[in-house]
Formats: sequence, C-alpha cells, structure tokens
Amino acid sequence: MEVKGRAPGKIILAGEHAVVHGAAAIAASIDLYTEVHLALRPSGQEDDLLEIDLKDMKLNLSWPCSQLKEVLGDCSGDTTLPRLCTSEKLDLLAGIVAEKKLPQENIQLSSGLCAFLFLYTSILGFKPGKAVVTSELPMGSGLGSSASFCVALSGALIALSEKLFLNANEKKIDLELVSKWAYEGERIIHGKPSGIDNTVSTFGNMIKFKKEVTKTNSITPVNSTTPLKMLITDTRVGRNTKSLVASVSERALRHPHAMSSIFDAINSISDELALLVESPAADQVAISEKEEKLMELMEMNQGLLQCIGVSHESIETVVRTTMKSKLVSKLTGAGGGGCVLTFVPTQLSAAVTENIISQIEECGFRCFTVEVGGSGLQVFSC
Ligand SMILES: Nc1ncnc2c1ncn2[C@@H]1O[C@H](COP(=O)(O)OP(=O)(O)OP(=O)(O)O)[C@@H](O)[C@H]1O
Ligand SMILES: C[C@@](O)(CCO)CC(=O)[O-]
Ligand SMILES: [Mg+2]
Repeated sequence: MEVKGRAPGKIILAGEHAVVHGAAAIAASIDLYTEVHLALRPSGQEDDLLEIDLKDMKLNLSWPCSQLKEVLGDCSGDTTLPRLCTSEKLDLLAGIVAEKKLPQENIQLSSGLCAFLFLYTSILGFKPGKAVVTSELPMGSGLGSSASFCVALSGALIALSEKLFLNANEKKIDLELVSKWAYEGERIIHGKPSGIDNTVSTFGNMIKFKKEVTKTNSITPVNSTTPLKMLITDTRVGRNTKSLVASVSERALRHPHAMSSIFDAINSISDELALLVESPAADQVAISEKEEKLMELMEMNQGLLQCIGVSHESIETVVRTTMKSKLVSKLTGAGGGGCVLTFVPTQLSAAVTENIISQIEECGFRCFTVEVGGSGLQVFSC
C-alpha cells in the first residue's frame, strides 16, 4: 500500500517571531515543495524494518520495528487526537537517532528524524514501511522546510492509516487533522512553534494567522487583489529556528515591556499589510501607491526584527544592497541568516531586476523568484 504527500514551503510577509507571542502574522505558500512517498511492507518477518531515505542528503536510515517497540513502548492511540511528544519520549527518540551517529554535516537532521519517528509510530504504530523524502526547499533557511516536511509526512501517514483501518481509499483527507499532527512534529523541531508554518503549508494560499491559547488559532484568508512578486535571496547562512525562537523569548523575559511594545507594533504592521494586500487598486497609479505602502510596512518590520535580535550581517547586506535601488528587503522565517525577501514592484524593469540580482549574487548569495500563494497539501495514491 503506497501514498505520496506533497506540501509547499512558505514565506512570511510580516509577523515572524512576534506571532509566537500572540501577534498577527501574514504568511503565504510558495511553489517549492517537499514530497514524502510512503510504502508499507508485509509485516510479521523477524527483520521488519522502518526505513527513511532522505534522497537529497543521500542518507538512508532504518530501525528494526522490534527495537522501536521495545524502546518506545505502546504508541497506539486515537489518530484523530494529535498528541504532544513528551520530553521523556523525545529523549528516547533522540537516543534512537543518536545511535545512527549522523555525519557532523547532517547533525541538524536529528530533530527531523525524531519528528519522523514520532509521527510514524503515533499514526501507524510499528508497522514496517519505507519513507522516501525529496525537497526543493533549502533546509534551515526560513522557507518552512520543517513544516513542509511535517505536513507532507503527516498527510501521507493519515492517508495510509485511513486506507488501512477505514478502507477509505478515496476519502477526502482531513486537513485540520494533518495540520495538527504536523504541528506536533514542528514542536519537536521548533520547540515553541506558533503553528503558522504548518497551517500555511497545509492550506496553501495567503493567510493572516494569530495564535490563540484558550481557543483554536485565528486563521483568516488574505485575498491579494494585485500580484505580489518577491525575489528571494538565500544567504546560505545556516541557522536553527528553535534556538532563534528561544533567544527572542529570553530577550522578552529580560525586557518584558519593551518587547511587548515591539510585538504590538508588529501586530499592527501585519493587520495593515493584510488590509493593504486586499485593497482594490484600479490603475497603475493606485498600484504603485499601494506597493509603496507595502514596502514601508516591510521596512518597518525588518527594523523591528533587528530590534529583537534575529537579523544577521548577511541579511543586512541584502537590505543595504537593495536599498541602493530604492527596494525594500526583510528576512523571512526565523532569520539569523537564511532567506531574505525583496519586494519587486510591478513597474521594475527586467533589466534593473537582473542588475540587482547580479549585485546580490556578487556577495556570494543565491537569488530566485517564487510564485506566492499556491496550493497547499496534496496527497496521491500510488
Ligand atoms: N526534507 C527534510 N527531511 C528531513 N528533515 C527535514 C527536512 N526539511 C527540514 N527538516 C528538519 O527541519 C530542520 C530545519 O527546520 P528549521 O525550522 O530550523 O528551518 P526551516 O523550517 O527551513 O526555517 P523556518 O522554520 O524559519 O521557516 C532540519 O534541520 C531538519 O531537522
Ligand atoms: C520564527 C517563527 O515565527 C516562524 C518561522 O518560520 C516561528 C513560528 O512561528 O513557529
Ligand atoms: Mg521550520
């Protein structure tokens, strides 16, 4: 029995980090995807294995199902009720992954492998199977690679469990359920995620997201009335979202009032950006005025992200370089390196755009454009 889950990466136009602390944020899916092909194997053999093949990293790992069962104990539960990976279980998972002695250059994969083992055993138990993972997204770069991995995996697992247990071959997949399971995977990778990344990777398009504590998260579609063209620069500076999110929380503990004011300001930027993106623009003059305001909001957000300590010298280099051409750039995702967005006005000529890309790439960075606001999770029977 085989299925494939395919989920997009994302950009955050405004509100990253502040969204973890209750502010609104605006995110959109992009047309770069992670795919997880999942196949169950006949069970009952002594050497039943659970295998993952990370094609892009040329890394193939497997664990005997009997070992997983012995170490993790009973993982069965109601797959319609996503549950937290406890710290005790995470320690057990980390131990199982550590036994594989990952090469140093792949050590950051540990959290992803823990998320894989947790989600697989929580949804399918200890059935032997193989996952083959491929991705177009740069890992650890702010484009939601972890969320697209968790969403594609959770979608494939739930589709397979429904085929298995409900004989529901073509049942429409419950996207809410997928997003909730993916969030539990993101908790392993991000530590304290807001939920925006797995939400936009699951549902696609563009959303305004606000994390709620006492009730379900507030998710509002944002319908852009004009095309949004973004140049993405990958600074190729690796970083770790979990540690960046933690550093912001620690700064908020040291400066509670100042940081709360910054989060409030970012909340207002997100609210204004959503209204602006949805506002009508009848002609090119109106479009240009709208784009000027959007760039101002992005510029203010970048300034506040620098305030909370998540910018980086490489990000500031892109900001300064594009500013020379009166363009605005802001980090996207957790920052600390990774990717930077540059808004491309509709009136900017291809020649000027190419010249700006050359200036940025002379700094050793990689530039590319993406389609903003495409589809979310797709699940295919194989
Ligand atoms: N295709 C993949 N296969 C396995 N693990 C992955 C994959 N993509 C991401 N991961 C896991 O997620 C980690 C990167 O997640 P992280 O949240 O730090 O960066 P990101 O999601 O790319 O950026 P951001 O969260 O800021 O958008 C990797 O180190 C790895 O553990
Ligand atoms: C930095 C952050 O706000 C976005 C990461 O893409 C973390 C989160 O919301 O989970
Ligand atoms: Mg992530």
